[in-house]
Amino acid sequence: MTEDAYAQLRKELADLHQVLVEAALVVWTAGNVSARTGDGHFLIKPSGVPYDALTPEAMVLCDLDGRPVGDGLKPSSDVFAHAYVYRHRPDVGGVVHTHSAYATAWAARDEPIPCVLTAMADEFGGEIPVGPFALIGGADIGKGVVDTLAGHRSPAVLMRNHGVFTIGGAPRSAVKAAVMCEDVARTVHLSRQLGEPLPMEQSHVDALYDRYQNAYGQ
Ligand SMILES: O=C(CO)[C@@H](O)[C@@H](O)COP(=O)(O)O
Repeated sequence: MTEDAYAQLRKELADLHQVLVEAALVVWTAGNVSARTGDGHFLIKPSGVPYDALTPEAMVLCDLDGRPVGDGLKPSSDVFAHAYVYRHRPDVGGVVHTHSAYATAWAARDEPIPCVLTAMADEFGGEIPVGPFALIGGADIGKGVVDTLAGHRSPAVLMRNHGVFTIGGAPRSAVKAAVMCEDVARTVHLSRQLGEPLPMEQSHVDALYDRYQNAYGQ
């Protein structure tokens, strides 16, 4: 990648962290976004740095084993999880992790979010599944993300007792999935306060997913 392309990606990554803040998906320093560079590396947020100090230059360049390249800040604690996803999902260009409140509440209960809304069918194509618990700091979280999402159309997974991981072809798509995940986690939770939400027919879920993925928008 050219220096200009790197500079642009660093800026995009810094800006996407601000989107997480604006959407109230993260607090303090918890949560991170990474972006595949296209030349066998990825950029990721540095560990424990407050969001208002996340400049483009602060983003840490790592190889696909999660090892930082060159000098700089220490990468996110989730660097090996992100690296695992990039190694095993060549289609993924961006990964996001948050502890967004409603979705993480479902994760704490080890309960998938059932597909009971058109917005869920559109973006997730079915339920949002739960992945296994894994300690922070290793690749096990990444393996849990990859293994769980293999059986789903969803770009989001609720990691048990932890929080949300989302993937996308580009970092912005992964951020979008994180925003949508929290939105539907909240709505389905609210619906359950009123009674049991009604399931949707599989053929309707399929039709909605197809329309949104292939025909929606400009
Ligand atoms: O999930 C957790 C901790 O529970 C971490 O991902 C989170 O605090 C973010 O840490 P980093 O600042 O990215 O190292």
